Amino acid sequence: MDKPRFRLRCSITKLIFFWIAILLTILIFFHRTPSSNPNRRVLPSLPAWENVVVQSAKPLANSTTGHSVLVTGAAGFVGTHVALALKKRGDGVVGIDNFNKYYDPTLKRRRADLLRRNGIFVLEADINDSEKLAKLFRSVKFTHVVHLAAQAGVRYALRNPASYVHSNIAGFVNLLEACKTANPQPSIIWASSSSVYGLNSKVPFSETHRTDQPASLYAATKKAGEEIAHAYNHIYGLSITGLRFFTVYGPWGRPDMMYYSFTRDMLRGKPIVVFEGPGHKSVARDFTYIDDVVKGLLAAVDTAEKSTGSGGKVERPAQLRVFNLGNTSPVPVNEVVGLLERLLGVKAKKVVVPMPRNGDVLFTHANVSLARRELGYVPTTDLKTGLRKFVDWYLDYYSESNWKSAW
Ligand SMILES: O=C(O)[C@H]1O[C@H](OP(=O)(O)OP(=O)(O)OC[C@H]2O[C@@H](n3ccc(=O)[nH]c3=O)[C@H](O)[C@@H]2O)[C@H](O)[C@@H](O)[C@@H]1O
Repeated sequence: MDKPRFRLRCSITKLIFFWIAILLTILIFFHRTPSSNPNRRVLPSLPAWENVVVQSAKPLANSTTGHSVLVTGAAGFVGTHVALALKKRGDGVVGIDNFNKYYDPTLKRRRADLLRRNGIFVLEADINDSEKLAKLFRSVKFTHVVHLAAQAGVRYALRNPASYVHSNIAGFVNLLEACKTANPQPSIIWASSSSVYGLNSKVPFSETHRTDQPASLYAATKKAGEEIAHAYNHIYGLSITGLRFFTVYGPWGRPDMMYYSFTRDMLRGKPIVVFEGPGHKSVARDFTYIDDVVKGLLAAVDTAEKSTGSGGKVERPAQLRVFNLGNTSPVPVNEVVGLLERLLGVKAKKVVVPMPRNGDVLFTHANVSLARRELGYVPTTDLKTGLRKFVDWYLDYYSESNWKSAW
């Protein structure tokens, strides 16, 4: 072979190697760069995010339980109170909330601020986001999940039925999927509702009564949740406790609920619409003060047994419970209006109309003997005391400087 031809072949080979090397470097670079990783795009500073979550989930030195709890719907009314109570006693707490616009998001942001000031991190995410849930469960071995994220409200289901299916059914299943694969599996305590009793007319409502006649889509999704809980408990050994809340009220409450919207409208001199049953019978609710509900919920956390399916093998049947958390004394809506008139010092402009067929039921009344026996649950706040606390909070929250954020 002559020299020039040999040299030419050498340089072509070198050139090919050179370009392959450059191509490989480019490929490796793009493969490892953060923007090409979809997970990183969701959470740009993953290590920082993980650190905050891990810190927030750590039980404090004074913790008597050593629990590490994930609270879904943490910026919600009940979620905020529960997260604070858990943190106060030393449990590690991480919150998750999607901050949706069902009612004034400013109120949710302010609740989250309160949590942040108390060392509780709230991740802004939807419980339908499997990727974020998986990351959360990879970062922390939660001992408990308190699941309160839901589409609440009975009458709103007429306007936005899909939101109930999205949060209360799809979201719940998604969360249970994450819990079932977590290792160790957490114990789950979640919010069902007094509305599952639907058209049941036996009083007071007991956990043994029928719950197959829901009067609203909301109630139907909560009842579906109880059945879904049964299946996940049965198949995957998840320890699950459902709590049927009875019209919970109090400071930092929900603006869509009657006691809250009546307070707002009465103070603004606007009329309020009071529903009444057939024969001019007043509609009644077993209004339950938030602090009582929180005590019952914490007792449910503390008595929850461990799940039994960690690692994919169910060793023995896991605990499955349902409790009423009510106040045991129904109060007619008319009486609530009277109490508010006295507390606010204004006369209500009542417009009384027959209760529309909107998903409401005529009355609720809880029998709490099971919760008393198993959880030591004893409600102690009467409606007058509880409403006074709510009104004090309301007037303070919407004081002069805060009026801009009232809706
Ligand atoms: O117990 C429960 O599980 C449910 O309690 C409440 O539902 P509800 O009892 O209907 O509470 P409100 O919406 O505050 O209504 C309370 C009472 O006021 C009445 N009301 C409501 C609105 C109105 O404009 N006028 C009126 O008379 C309703 O008919 C009802 O009897 C919550 O909104 C639900 O999310 C929860 O699940």
